[in-house]
Amino acid sequence: MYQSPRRLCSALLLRDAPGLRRTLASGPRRTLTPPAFGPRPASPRLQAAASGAARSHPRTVSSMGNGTSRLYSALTKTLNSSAAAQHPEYLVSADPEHLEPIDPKELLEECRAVLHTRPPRYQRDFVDLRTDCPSSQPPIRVMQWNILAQALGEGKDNFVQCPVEALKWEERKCLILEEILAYQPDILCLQEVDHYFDTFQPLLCRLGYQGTFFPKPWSPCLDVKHNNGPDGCALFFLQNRFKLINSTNIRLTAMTLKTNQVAIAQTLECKESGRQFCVAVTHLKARTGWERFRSAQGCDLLQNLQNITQGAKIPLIVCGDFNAEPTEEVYKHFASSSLNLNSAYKLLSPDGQSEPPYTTWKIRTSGECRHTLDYIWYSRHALSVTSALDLLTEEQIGPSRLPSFHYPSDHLSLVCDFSFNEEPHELL
Ligand SMILES: NC(=O)C1=CN([C@@H]2O[C@H](COP(=O)(O)OP(=O)(O)OC[C@H]3O[C@@H](n4cnc5c(N)ncnc54)[C@H](OP(=O)(O)O)[C@@H]3O)[C@@H](O)[C@H]2O)C=CC1
Ligand SMILES: [Mg+2]
Repeated sequence: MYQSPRRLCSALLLRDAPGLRRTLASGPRRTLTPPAFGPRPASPRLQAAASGAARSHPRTVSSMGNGTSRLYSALTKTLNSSAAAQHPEYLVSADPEHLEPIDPKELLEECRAVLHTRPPRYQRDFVDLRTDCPSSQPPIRVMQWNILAQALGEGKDNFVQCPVEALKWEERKCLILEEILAYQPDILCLQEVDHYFDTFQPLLCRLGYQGTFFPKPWSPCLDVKHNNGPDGCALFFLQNRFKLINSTNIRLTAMTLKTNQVAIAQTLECKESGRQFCVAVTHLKARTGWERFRSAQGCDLLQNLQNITQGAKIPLIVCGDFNAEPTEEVYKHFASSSLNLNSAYKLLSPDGQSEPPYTTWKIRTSGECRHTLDYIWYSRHALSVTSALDLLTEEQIGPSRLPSFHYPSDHLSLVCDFSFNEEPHELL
C-alpha cells in the first residue's frame, strides 16, 4: 500500500527520524498477516492526532496509583531534555476523547516501516479446540502478555545473549503493537507495562479500546536510570463489544501484609448477548525462594475474585504472569479453587492435562531459564475455549532465546478464543 512520506511520519515515527529515512529509501521487506479489525475511516489527520495522543492524559483509567504514574511519566519526559527540546508538542495536553480513530491497517503499516530492517515475524497458528457446534455469538478473544518493561529489559534483566540494539524502544514498541494488531484481541491483559500513558493508552484508545493501568507501588523500573515511570498491569477491552460494569484495582497482600504486586479485575457486559463476566490481570512476585509468598498472593487474589464474582456466579477469566511453574502451590490453589477454574493452554496438550513446556525462555548470566509461568484461567463450566494460539517452537525462538530482533519480550503472548456455554435453561 502506498504511504505518502507525510503520513508515514506519525506518532510512532516522531522520535525515529533515521528509521523514517531508511523506510523511504528501501521500503518495507517484512510480511505480515493483515489485520481484520472492522474497517474504520482512514484519518487524514493521523499524524497530528497521533502526536496529540502521545502527549495526552487519560480520563477513563481508574484512580488508584494513576496519579503517581502520571507524575513519574511527566517527570521523566520533562527530565528527558533532548526529547522535550526536539518535540515540545509532547508536553501539550490533549483530550483523548476528541482524538480521531486510527485505521489499524495504517498503524500496522507504520510499524512495518519502522521494523523493515528486522527479520520477519514468526508464524503462529490458532489451534481449533471446539468440541461442539459453533456458538451463535462471536467468540471473545483474550490476549495475555508480559511485554517486558523497557527499563527492566535495558537495565535489570541481564539478557546476556540479546543485543542492546534489539531492545531499542522505538522499534521494540512497534514489535509489541504488531503482535497486538496481528491477533486483534477483544481483551488485552498486559504485565510489565512502563509505557502506558505515552504509548499504549493513547494508541489503543484510538483503536477502540478502553484501558486501565495499575502500577506496582515500588516498581523496580524506578531504580533504572532514564526510566519511564513504574511498570504495572494494564487491562484493555474493546468498547464496541463490552460495557464496563465494575473495575477494581487490587494491591495484593501476603499473610495480611501489603505487597508490591497488583491485579486489576473488571466486570464486563457483552453488548451482543448481554452476558456478564469478570476478567482479571495480575503479575505475581518473581524469583526462586518466594514460592510461599506467591502462594499467599494467589490466595488473596482468589479471595478478591470470590467477592467480585459473587461466589463464582459471574464467569471469570484470569490472565497473568504467575511467576510459578505448574508444580508450585499457587498454581495448585488456582487449579483446585471453588471458582472452578481450568487453565486454557492445557487444552493444547494431547491429553488436555499438561501445561505447555514453556511460556518464557531467556538466557541470563546465571544461565538458560525456560519456564511455564503465564496462564489464562477460565470458569470451566460457564466458558469454553474454542481456539488457542500455538506457542513458538524452539527453532523459531532460536539459540539466543528471547527477547530478540524477532520477538520483543522474554515471555510469549497467549491468545485464546472463548465462548459462553449454554445456560441450563437455554438447553431446554
Ligand atoms: N525504587 C525504590 O525505591 C524501590 C525499588 N525496589 C526494587 O523493586 C525490586 C523488588 O520488586 P518486586 O516487585 O518484588 O520485584 P520482583 O522480584 O517481582 O521482580 C521484578 C521484575 O524482575 C524480573 N526478574 C525476575 N527474575 C529476575 C532476575 N533473576 N534478574 C533480573 N530480573 C528478574 C521480573 O520479571 P518476570 O516476572 O518476567 O520474571 C519482574 O518483572 C527490588 O529488587 C528493588 O530493586 C523495591 C523497593 C523500593
Ligand atoms: Mg520480566
